[in-house]
Amino acid sequence: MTEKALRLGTRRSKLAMAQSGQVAEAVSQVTGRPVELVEITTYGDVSREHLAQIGGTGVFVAALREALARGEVDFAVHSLKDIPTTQPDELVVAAIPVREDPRDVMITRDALKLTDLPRGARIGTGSPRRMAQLNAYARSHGMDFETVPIRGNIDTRIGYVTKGDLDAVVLAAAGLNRVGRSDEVTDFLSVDTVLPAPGQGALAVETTADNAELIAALAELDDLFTRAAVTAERSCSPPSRPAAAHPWARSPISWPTGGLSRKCACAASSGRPTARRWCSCPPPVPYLRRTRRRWRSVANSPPRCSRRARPV
Ligand SMILES: NCc1[nH]cc(CCC(=O)O)c1CC(=O)O
Repeated sequence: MTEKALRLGTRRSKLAMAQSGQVAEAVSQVTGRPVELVEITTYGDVSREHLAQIGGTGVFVAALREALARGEVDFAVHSLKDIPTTQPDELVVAAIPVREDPRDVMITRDALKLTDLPRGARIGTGSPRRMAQLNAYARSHGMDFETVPIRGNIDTRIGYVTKGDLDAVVLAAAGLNRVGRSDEVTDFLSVDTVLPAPGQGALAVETTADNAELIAALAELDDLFTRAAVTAERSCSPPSRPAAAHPWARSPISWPTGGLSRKCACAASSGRPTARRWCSCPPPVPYLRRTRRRWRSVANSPPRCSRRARPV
């Protein structure tokens, strides 16, 4: 007799289905049980409002969490950057699997790079973080382009460029990789130009705190380095707001040789003022000998900024 299937709650978008399908396969392997996808529509999927207005409340995750709490699904897969930084007591992020490419990328007409865009170019993005940093980049490099607020799934956003409505769109490399469209990228944006959102490229596999058996099974999918890195990144976000919804960006790029070194940026969407600073955690040396628990405490420690924020 086959064991009862585990129910995985997922959003319906092509990207969500792709990432949930990948997690479903891995969970099925570690548990030996079939995994069935349960499609759930979230407010973020149906609302046409701008992300800057609605993004602060976890609009992409609330309905999934409600389904978990009601026992309609056994676990859920979220994009980590979409979940608020305060964790409800009754839910546990049991696994953060190995992260995809955290960078933002551009898809432009005529395969142009960001630096080659003509004066007055129109760049589509609904993310306040991307707008702010692109506008700051334009100001400091004497460039002139306009950021245009757009929303929609990957196909819709790329469509703005292929149909000729916009000169460029900015998306996450991770999402494009997951749906197999990374060959359309025309420029991988350096993290010095646009810092990714905290947790970008990582997934969070969440279940209920009382499901000890499933928590233990899901722990096998957890990647220690990804968990430490994203925890450090998220410690910079204002509490309870998902990383994708505000202009803070933070990325722990330089490790594993020293401590965790984090860079963060904050900007108004006009592009000014922008503060960037480097922050560092106490160096966990020799980190490889430290226990999992010790690493978590390092990742959770508040950032110590080595320099005062300075405008760029
Ligand atoms: N807020 C939307 C969102 N949430 C997660 C991703 C994909 C990237 C990821 O998995 O971090 C995207 C789309 C985008 O930023 O282009």
